[in-house]
Amino acid sequence: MGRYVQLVMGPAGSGKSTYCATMMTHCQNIGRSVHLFNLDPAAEKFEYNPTIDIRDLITLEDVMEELQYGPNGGLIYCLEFLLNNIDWLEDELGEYEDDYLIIDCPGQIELYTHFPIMRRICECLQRMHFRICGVYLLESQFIQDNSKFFAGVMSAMSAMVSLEIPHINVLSKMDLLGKVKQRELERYFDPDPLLLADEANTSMNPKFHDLNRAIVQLIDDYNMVSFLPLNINDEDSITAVISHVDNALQFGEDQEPKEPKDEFDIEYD
Ligand SMILES: Nc1nc2c(ncn2[C@@H]2O[C@H](COP(=O)(O)OP(=O)(O)OP(=O)(O)O)[C@@H](O)[C@H]2O)c(=O)[nH]1
Repeated sequence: MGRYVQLVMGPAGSGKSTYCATMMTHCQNIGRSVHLFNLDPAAEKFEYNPTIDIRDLITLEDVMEELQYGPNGGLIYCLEFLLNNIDWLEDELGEYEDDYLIIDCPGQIELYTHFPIMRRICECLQRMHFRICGVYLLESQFIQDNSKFFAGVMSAMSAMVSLEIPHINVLSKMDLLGKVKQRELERYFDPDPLLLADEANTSMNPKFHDLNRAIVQLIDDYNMVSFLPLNINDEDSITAVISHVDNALQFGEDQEPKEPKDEFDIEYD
């Protein structure tokens, strides 16, 4: 066995905590030793009590009150504080051998996109021999029109590129769509890039047509369009997501996890 982490990311309100609770229930039902790790210093309440909780180290409320920070600066401060006190995390994680952690992350996209904070947290976990899979949630409403879809995919892609860990995209809140709407959305699960660009262009000013084609090309080149639909009321869709995550984590395979790459050890063509 080994040490496994699902890092659950996504914009605010995308359903991360609900996803984590769904995964906890599912994993417990199939007999896995699973723990919730709350990485959001502003979190309020959970369906499952987190076993590891950043709020035991620092809370956003205290930082805002004592240092007069706003919510965004305060959040960055809290996560940097965690990185500067990583021995606290090492102590907390030391006990979890042969376990499966589900990390509920904050929803501020800048943590994954233009600050290296989440990347550094991943590097710390990798040094502690955890295998990590990023699970990026996007609400089903995001793919009701092409421009929203592009924005969502680009945010997922940005997290993928900045973290460099195995990455899975999940389309959450599928239960909110009626059956007809769900069928309509199926074309987004593995879409034809040319069709996607053409559709986007029919409703947009010609000034943006080349840009749309370039975005679709980029999405296609990085094979980032695939989303796994998740309906929390449908056991099959939950099983499908967990089996993708297991594959990405090589769950249960008896082999040493790869050492993390050195920060500057990236080869460019
Ligand atoms: N119908 C439905 N509602 C959902 C689902 N997932 C989440 N919600 C609702 O969406 C809202 C936000 O869900 P959360 O799970 O708190 O989302 P989050 O991404 O953790 O939110 P932040 O921590 O604020 O970033 C809540 O009102 C949930 O009840 C889902 O699969 N179906």
